[in-house]
Amino acid sequence: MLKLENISVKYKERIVLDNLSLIADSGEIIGLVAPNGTGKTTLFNVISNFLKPNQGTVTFNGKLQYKTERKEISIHQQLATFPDQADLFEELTGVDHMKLYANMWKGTAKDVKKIYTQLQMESYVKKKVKTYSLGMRQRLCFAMIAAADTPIMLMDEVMNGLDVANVSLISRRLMQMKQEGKLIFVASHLLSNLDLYADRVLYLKDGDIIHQQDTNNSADKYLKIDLLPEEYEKFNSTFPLPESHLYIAGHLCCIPLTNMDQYEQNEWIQRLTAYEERELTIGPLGTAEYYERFYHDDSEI
Ligand SMILES: Nc1ncnc2c1ncn2[C@@H]1O[C@H](COP(=O)(O)OP(=O)(O)OP(=O)(O)O)[C@@H](O)[C@H]1O
Repeated sequence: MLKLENISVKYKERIVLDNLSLIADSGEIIGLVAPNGTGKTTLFNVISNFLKPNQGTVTFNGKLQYKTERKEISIHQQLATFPDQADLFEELTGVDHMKLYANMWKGTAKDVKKIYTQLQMESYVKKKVKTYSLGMRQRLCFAMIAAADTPIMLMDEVMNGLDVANVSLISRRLMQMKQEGKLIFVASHLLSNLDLYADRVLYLKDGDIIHQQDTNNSADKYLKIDLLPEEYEKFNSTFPLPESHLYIAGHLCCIPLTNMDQYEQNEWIQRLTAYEERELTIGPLGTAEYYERFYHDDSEI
């Protein structure tokens, strides 16, 4: 559905995207993770053609590219970006905003009521935006893109400023939209939440995707425990850890279990039970753990 090939973007001498390629399909939620200023928004701007890359192509549905104005219009009918709170009109109501998006993309506003009811916005959606709190504005932004109902959606910080109940409400709706066959990109700093609804999480660094985490079928299994640096050194000198182990962000020791037999796995578990008070867990690395692994020593964080 969407293919990015060898995308490079340079602002003066600063290379922000460097030969980045990616294929994404409908019915997928793709998380995009990186510290501030890495290039998430730049990547969204390239996908939506708000920014022309210095190199590379963006192709939709196997053939459609931003080559002519007509083709751009045709792509933009299929693609909506998450509105910015600053672009809301204070004197219009939430319903007005939703209708605007619905009419612009979908050509009808018949589902607007269903959407705001599902997002539990009935108590305020007919009031002017100037009376809304930050969380209400954010929910409206989500309701607007839901009303646009495009096959591709680019969402930057969709959960910003939402409380736990609303994060969960919007997560559920995102999963429903995915089941309807949409391709949804979510750039987010809310990492644990991404684990729940994203199918893939892409980690962006030095202009490229340095890792793709498959949250549905992770074959990796680690034995994980928190160890202070001096504890880790001591443990490693007593029981030399496998070369492929990870010691993440100066606290998390992860021993890969995938290629070990049961006997060997039990041995490592036994050795670590010496740290009585510590929680010992077994499983794949989560989004927050990958984040620490890739960006902990980054001066940009
Ligand atoms: N118009 C521009 N001119 C010059 N540099 C820019 C421009 N837009 C972005 N940049 C730079 O490109 C880099 C990537 O910015 P971008 O906004 O894509 O990052 P981001 O990952 O979305 O960050 P955040 O998490 O803060 O939203 C930053 O160093 C930024 O300063």
